[in-house]
Amino acid sequence: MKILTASQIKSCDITTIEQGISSINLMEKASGCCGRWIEEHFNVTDKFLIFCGTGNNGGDGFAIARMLYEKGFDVEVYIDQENLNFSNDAEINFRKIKQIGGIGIHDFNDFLNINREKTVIIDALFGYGLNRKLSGKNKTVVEKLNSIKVVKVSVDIPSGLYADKLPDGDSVVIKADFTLTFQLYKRSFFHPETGKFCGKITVLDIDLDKEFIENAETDYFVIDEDLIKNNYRPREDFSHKGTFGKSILVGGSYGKIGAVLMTALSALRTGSGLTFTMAPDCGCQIIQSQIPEAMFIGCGDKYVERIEIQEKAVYGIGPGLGKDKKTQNALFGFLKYYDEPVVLDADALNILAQKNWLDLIPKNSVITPHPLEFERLFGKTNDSFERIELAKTKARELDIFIVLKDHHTAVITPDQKVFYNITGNSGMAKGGSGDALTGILTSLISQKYDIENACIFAVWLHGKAGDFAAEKFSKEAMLPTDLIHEIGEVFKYLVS
Ligand SMILES: NC(=O)C1=CN([C@@H]2O[C@H](COP(=O)(O)OP(=O)(O)OC[C@H]3O[C@@H](n4cnc5c(N)ncnc54)[C@H](OP(=O)(O)O)[C@@H]3O)[C@@H](O)[C@H]2O)[C@@H](O)CC1
Ligand SMILES: Nc1ncnc2c1ncn2[C@@H]1O[C@H](COP(=O)(O)OP(=O)(O)O)[C@@H](O)[C@H]1O
Ligand SMILES: [K+]
Repeated sequence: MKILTASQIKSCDITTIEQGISSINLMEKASGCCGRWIEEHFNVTDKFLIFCGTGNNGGDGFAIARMLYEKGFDVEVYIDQENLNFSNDAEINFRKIKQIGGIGIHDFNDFLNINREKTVIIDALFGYGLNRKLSGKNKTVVEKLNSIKVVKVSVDIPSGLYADKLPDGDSVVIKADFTLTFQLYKRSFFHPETGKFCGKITVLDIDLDKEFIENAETDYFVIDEDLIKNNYRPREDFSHKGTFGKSILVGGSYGKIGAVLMTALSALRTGSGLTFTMAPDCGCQIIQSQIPEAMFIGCGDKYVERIEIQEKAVYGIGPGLGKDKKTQNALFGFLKYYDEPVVLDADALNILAQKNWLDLIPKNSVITPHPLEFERLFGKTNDSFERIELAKTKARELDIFIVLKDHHTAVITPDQKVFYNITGNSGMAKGGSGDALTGILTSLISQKYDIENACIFAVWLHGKAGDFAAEKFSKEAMLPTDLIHEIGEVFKYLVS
């Protein structure tokens, strides 16, 4: 799914209206989608306090108030009574609720702390039209709402947040539990500094002009299930192990053999035809007894001391590798003579950063840094938006794919596209999860997924398996190995 800027979304709204639906009916449709979602998720005994701004986001709020009231919900509306300068459609919907009479209309200042349980706040103060930070009564009311512990549902965007950039310095933003956003995800939902305000996000299809969206230019995309289902290639019947490639997972060192073991297991669980671990001899017994399907190539005593080049294989290098001098030389020796795409992770990246060997990375390779590894490779950035920009520049300069790991991992391509992943959870914030991703990536590339699709599919699959593991064991208790064992359930889900 594409991600558009606030101004593109505005143009999309305008184009949709030009295609035949009136703006007030579009608002009715958008609000109706919110109203139905609220009905499905809350009880008729809950009390709804709806905070409305003067723009169309406020208009949505008034319409939602009317719809909920008509369904028998207890609804109160809060506005800034000193600023009744409504947009046309907000004005129409404001008049409608005044006519109804049964809905209390109050000033922000009249809003006192709520002691009553089962109160739900609907935040319809500002949407994508926000153009400066909140101040005055808007700021005060948001601060007050944030200080009380009741469920908050934001309409379109948590008020105070821009759709596509960081808020200014000390901005106040509503901290939502749920965000009901229209038609498309907004970019700010995926960055740590801004995404934390959104809670659980639901995208509501309000039938905005599909042709406009198809033709809109953007570098930013969400990895959704449609993209994955297009991308996934079911296993062919007339095939043999050679059909599904050869993956060589290089890593492990004394005390970190488990890392490369998990990488190899992930490669096997994602369908690699032939899987090898290339690890120090001290790991041989452990690996061979834990995963008999993986072949073992010894390449040192306690550390990787050489990386042998084999033909027709895809290499995933880094998990548990360590940074021993001999390992550094082994990596240098390998990269100097190898020019096929490789997957580089963990200490392979740390060595490249420390030695300034970035130019050795073969074209079309994939690197999988977490934010700290990224910083070691490419330097400091002020925020995560800047980090993505730097990643775009580096992916182009080095002609590589960067899988920038985070809560919403981003795949950045050499032609500057950015794909945000929406699977995965904090149960994966445990040593070993990244090793699994390296194995998945290597396996998919060895099965001849093109590199962009391999990256997209790998991060989605990895996160989805993490979600399944969290469902089964809880975020706290799930282990990276549980994630790996859930990969099969993800493939079953894909074909169901
Ligand atoms: N037909 C459609 O288009 C549809 C739109 N839809 C809905 O409309 C929303 C977008 O509506 P919108 O463009 O009216 O902007 P919105 O976010 O409500 O308000 C911003 C207004 O407030 C002002 N303002 C800005 N910043 C401010 C600040 N810090 N403090 C104080 N004031 C501030 C600014 O005016 P200004 O003061 O700059 O003149 C601006 O006009 C969208 O998110 C969705 O919910 C849906 O119904 C589907 C159909
Ligand atoms: N809070 C989180 N939400 C979603 N995914 C997460 C979270 N924390 C970690 N992950 C995922 O887990 C993996 C961790 O990788 P990494 O930091 O390299 O771990 P390790 O070094 O143990 O292999 C990444 O794919 C990352 O996206
Ligand atoms: K809002």
